[in-house]
Amino acid sequence: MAVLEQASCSQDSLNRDAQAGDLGSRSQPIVSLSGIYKTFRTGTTEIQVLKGIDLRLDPGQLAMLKGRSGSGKTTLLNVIGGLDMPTKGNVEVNGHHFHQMGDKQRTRVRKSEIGFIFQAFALHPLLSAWENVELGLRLSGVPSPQWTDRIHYCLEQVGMTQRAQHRPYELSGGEQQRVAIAKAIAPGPKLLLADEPTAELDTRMSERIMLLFERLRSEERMTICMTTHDQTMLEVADHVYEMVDGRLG
Ligand SMILES: Nc1ncnc2c1ncn2[C@@H]1O[C@H](COP(=O)(O)OP(=O)(O)OP(=O)(O)O)[C@@H](O)[C@H]1O
Repeated sequence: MAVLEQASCSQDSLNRDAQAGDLGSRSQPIVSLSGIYKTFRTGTTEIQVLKGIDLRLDPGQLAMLKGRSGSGKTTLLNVIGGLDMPTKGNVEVNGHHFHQMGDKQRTRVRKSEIGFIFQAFALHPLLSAWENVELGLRLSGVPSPQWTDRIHYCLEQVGMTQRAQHRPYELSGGEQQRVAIAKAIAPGPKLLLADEPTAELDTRMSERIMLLFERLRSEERMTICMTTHDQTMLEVADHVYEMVDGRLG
């Protein structure tokens, strides 16, 4: 009960109603990909990783990507998040046409509307767990009066309240991953992209994180797209996509 009350308070504090105006109507997809191709060139070698991907993700959807190692799952997440541009095709995220935007504009959208749980977005080594989550809020433009409640809530959700003052080097790999999850979800992004978010966690903690993702999509209508190799994780998805030979099955 207390957690639920805290959840709705934190949610209110993000002033979702005010944000809703920017986010378009409910029927608008959060992610819309059409005809996505991605080719990497290294010297004279060319590797075609994505071969005509179409994908639509709606508000509050929990989608999982599976597929063998090297099949292109991370490449697809990078394209959805505007970190990498497709060789061909259209990418639309929350009404923003990434293929028509410059780097700076895409970065602005990433900071305010997309949460990343990626290795490359690791924690700042000199900041405590608390400060790292705070940094995520600051970069996303969440007003500072809302920070304390939201940091408390997110660290509690990942079971890291007791370690809030610890820096990354004082934490285990799994604990760092949990702080990274708290940091990514704290600003209440419209879209959360996660590359193997439970890879470092034991079964009990993985289940807790999946329950959290469930709550984020039902209570905050966050759209979540994640990769995983874990069969038990796949069971909580409402859509599982398999990457096979550069296409989604
Ligand atoms: N920047 C790059 N330059 C050249 N090749 C790349 C680049 N990024 C990815 N690749 C290649 O694209 C293919 C797909 O890689 P990707 O990381 O998307 O696979 P994945 O499905 O996420 O794999 P894993 O499950 O092992 O993480 C691989 O063959 C990889 O070597």
